[in-house]
Amino acid sequence: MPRPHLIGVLAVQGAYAAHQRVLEGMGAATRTVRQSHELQGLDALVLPGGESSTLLHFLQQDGFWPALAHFAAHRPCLGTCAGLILLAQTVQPAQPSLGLLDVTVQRNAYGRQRESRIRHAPSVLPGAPLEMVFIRAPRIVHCGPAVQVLAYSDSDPVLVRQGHTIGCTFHPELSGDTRIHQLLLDACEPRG
Ligand SMILES: NC(=O)CC[C@H](N)C(=O)O
Repeated sequence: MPRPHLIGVLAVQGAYAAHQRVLEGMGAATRTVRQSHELQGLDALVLPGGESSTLLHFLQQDGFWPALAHFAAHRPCLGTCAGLILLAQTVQPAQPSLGLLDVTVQRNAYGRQRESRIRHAPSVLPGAPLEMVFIRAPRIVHCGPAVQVLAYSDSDPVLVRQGHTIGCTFHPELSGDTRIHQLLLDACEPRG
């Protein structure tokens, strides 16, 4: 029996417990990550939603940021909402980011009326349209050529991948749909 994948969930702030529940329900093992040494031995990492400026404030202390940049360059990562903002190449308004997804994201781009809502949209993933929970979501306003768009909502990209780095502007941990987390598990090296 291969060992289950061990997936870290950045547990500084925001929606991390729901990610753990989804991943454990899929047979993966999880570990909350609050310090850089907790990245060691993980197969992949989830950067959850929350408030990216608050996350950044924490991550820029105690050498965490370079450790995270090193991890994310070598292992699969899934960034959801604020986590996507952390993975992006460019953020509007400007703030530091890891630059692993060649996208430009605009924070809180949908304004008050469309701030938080559930939408359904087709994707390239097999099965029914994705149920997508948007909470003060960023908008992907530009994608570089290396970025694969896996789903659009209206005409905006909402699920993207570049190599082993996956990002979405919505909260997949809050719908019953495990296909986004499955993309992360599929990107992991097989365990012996
Ligand atoms: N649900 C979320 O993660 C919201 C993201 C948040 N509005 C930000 O800009 O960081």
